[in-house]
Amino acid sequence: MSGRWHMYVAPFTDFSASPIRGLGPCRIHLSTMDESNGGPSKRRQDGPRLAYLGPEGTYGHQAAMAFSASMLKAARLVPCETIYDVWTSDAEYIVMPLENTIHGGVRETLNCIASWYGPVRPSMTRPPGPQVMADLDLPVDHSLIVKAGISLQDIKWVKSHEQALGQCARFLDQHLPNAKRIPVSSTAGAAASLLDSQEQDSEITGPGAAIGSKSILETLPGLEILHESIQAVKNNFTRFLLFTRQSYPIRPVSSIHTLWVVLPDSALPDLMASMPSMTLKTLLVVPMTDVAEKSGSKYPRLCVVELSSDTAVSLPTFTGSPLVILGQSGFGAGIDYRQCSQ
Ligand SMILES: O=C(O)C(=O)C[C@]1(C(=O)O)C=C[C@@H](O)C=C1
Repeated sequence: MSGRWHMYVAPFTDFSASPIRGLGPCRIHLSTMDESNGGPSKRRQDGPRLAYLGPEGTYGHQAAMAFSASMLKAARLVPCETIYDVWTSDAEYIVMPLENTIHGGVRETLNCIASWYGPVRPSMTRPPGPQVMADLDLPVDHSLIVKAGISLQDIKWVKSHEQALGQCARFLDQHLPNAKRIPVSSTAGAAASLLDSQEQDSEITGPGAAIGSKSILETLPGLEILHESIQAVKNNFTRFLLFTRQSYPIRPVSSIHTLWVVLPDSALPDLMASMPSMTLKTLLVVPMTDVAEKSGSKYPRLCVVELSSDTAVSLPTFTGSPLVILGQSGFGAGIDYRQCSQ
């Protein structure tokens, strides 16, 4: 498959180790699967590792290829079985789905961020966690996939990632109201299981279907598409974040234009008041289950927030605040993550 995806590059400011200076933030367009730029296959050997939700054919795989194609040294892609495995993998880069046009925040990703950065871990003892470096809006177009020969009337169950089942709920309500919806760890894993004759799940009887990208068929012959574009709206995107756990020194920058933070919802008004010229671009809310009893609040929440501004803004000092900086990008000298792949 090919496609041009819009990607926002958030270079970190690092004055000591920077191989490039003065790049500043930029918007780039990627022709992600384009072999003419060296392509993933030619450049795969010795790059840094980039973990994603596998197997091949997931949307996470598409996002990983897009990020990798934009790096000077293409990454070695490491498929993981679940989103939790991606988060805890020791790869230098990890790709996590954050939110979707139709179904909203990706629960597993938000839980990973909340459990790492939430107040349960005292900030003094917290080892450096993954830091946001870039994000990507990936077009997500789902198909109903079956084993060759199966028709709509035959389908007794539908498997996919929880997000894909949610994004296609309208279609399922209308065309397969009696089919059991089975959430599994990935779309491509769901499709692969259609061919697995060893499938021993007692809940599953009779023929079923999977929901995922039609590009899955490239690696899984024996499957076919029954319906295309079955998500509730045609223009459907999932936003992926590229994190690094390589500890590039992240220095406070004097002027930022984008700031990713994690903080309890009670601290949000103060943050907004301290940065009046920044716009709230992303706000995702996660219940803080682990602190529910201690906090005294019926609804303790953690927010994942992206603030941005078209002009340079000074970063206020947040001494003693419960805020954790998840990523930041600034103007002026900085390193572009594409150059960071040593
Ligand atoms: O299962 C996949 O293909 C994934 O990459 C995961 C995921 C998600 O977690 O949201 C990614 C994009 C789509 O929204 C559906 C599923």
